[in-house]
Amino acid sequence: MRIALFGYGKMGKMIEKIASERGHDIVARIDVDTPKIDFSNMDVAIDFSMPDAAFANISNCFEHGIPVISGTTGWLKDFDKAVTLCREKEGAFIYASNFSLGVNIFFELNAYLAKMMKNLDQYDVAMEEIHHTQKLDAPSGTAITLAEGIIKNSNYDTWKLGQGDGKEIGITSKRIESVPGTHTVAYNSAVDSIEIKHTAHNRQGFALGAVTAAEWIVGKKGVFTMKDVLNLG
Ligand SMILES: NC(=O)C1=CN([C@@H]2O[C@H](COP(=O)(O)OP(=O)(O)OC[C@H]3O[C@@H](n4cnc5c(N)ncnc54)[C@H](O)[C@@H]3O)[C@@H](O)[C@H]2O)C=CC1
Ligand SMILES: O=C(O)C1=N[C@H](C(=O)O)C[C@H](O)C1
Repeated sequence: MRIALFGYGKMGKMIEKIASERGHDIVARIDVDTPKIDFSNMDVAIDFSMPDAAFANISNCFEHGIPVISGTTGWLKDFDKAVTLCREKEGAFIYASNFSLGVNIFFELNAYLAKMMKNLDQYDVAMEEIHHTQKLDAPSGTAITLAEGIIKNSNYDTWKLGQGDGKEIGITSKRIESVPGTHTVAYNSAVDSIEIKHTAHNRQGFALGAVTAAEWIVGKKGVFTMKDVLNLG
């Protein structure tokens, strides 16, 4: 498969390594200073760039009929526009706030736990995410997906960065040198706490998930999620 990387930073380089090991060709490494993009020579694009660059990259790919795997976080105000454009152009698109198998299992566990806790008013939920100090967005995309999973399955109706109150889920964001990504969901009562936690040890799981999604999407049309790719739930 001929893969174009949009964003050649920490994730772009890790995806290049994993994709090459799986026999794919990296035909373009597009970064902020790339003058002109040749769309004629790629089967799929994988975007791990920056919040203010992602939507333009994704739209550009749809305009040229290229399927897109989108991992960049912090650009979701434009997500609905991307979906509309994908459908208009009969393209193919997967966005995931987190491509790792472990986090996608964790998303399912989070939804299941939220359902069980729904009517137990003695517990309050709180979330924490920890990432490296270069991260531009807060809370993390993964934390937002976890909060949405709780909202869908509980009486909480919104999330907030910082301390939550009433029906708000509070999300604490911490930035610590070199941490790839740690997410904790805790239900706290006066007598005990229940916590679920996912810890990424490195970026390989994110990259493998993105390459697996790229392999899966080629030849398909539509807007999909990692649940479709991984057959979870
Ligand atoms: N969905 C997932 O599983 C994961 C998502 N991420 C997200 O992926 C994004 C990238 O993460 P990292 O690689 O760690 O960041 P990074 O800062 O190491 O790399 C981003 C790269 O994008 C480049 N860039 C800036 N403007 C661009 C443009 N217009 N077109 C193409 N490239 C451009 C930068 O020059 C840089 O090389 C972040 O939003 C991060 O939150 C990171 C890990 C996993
Ligand atoms: O910026 C990162 O590094 C990561 N970003 C994603 C997020 O915002 O959830 C996924 C992962 O946690 C690493």
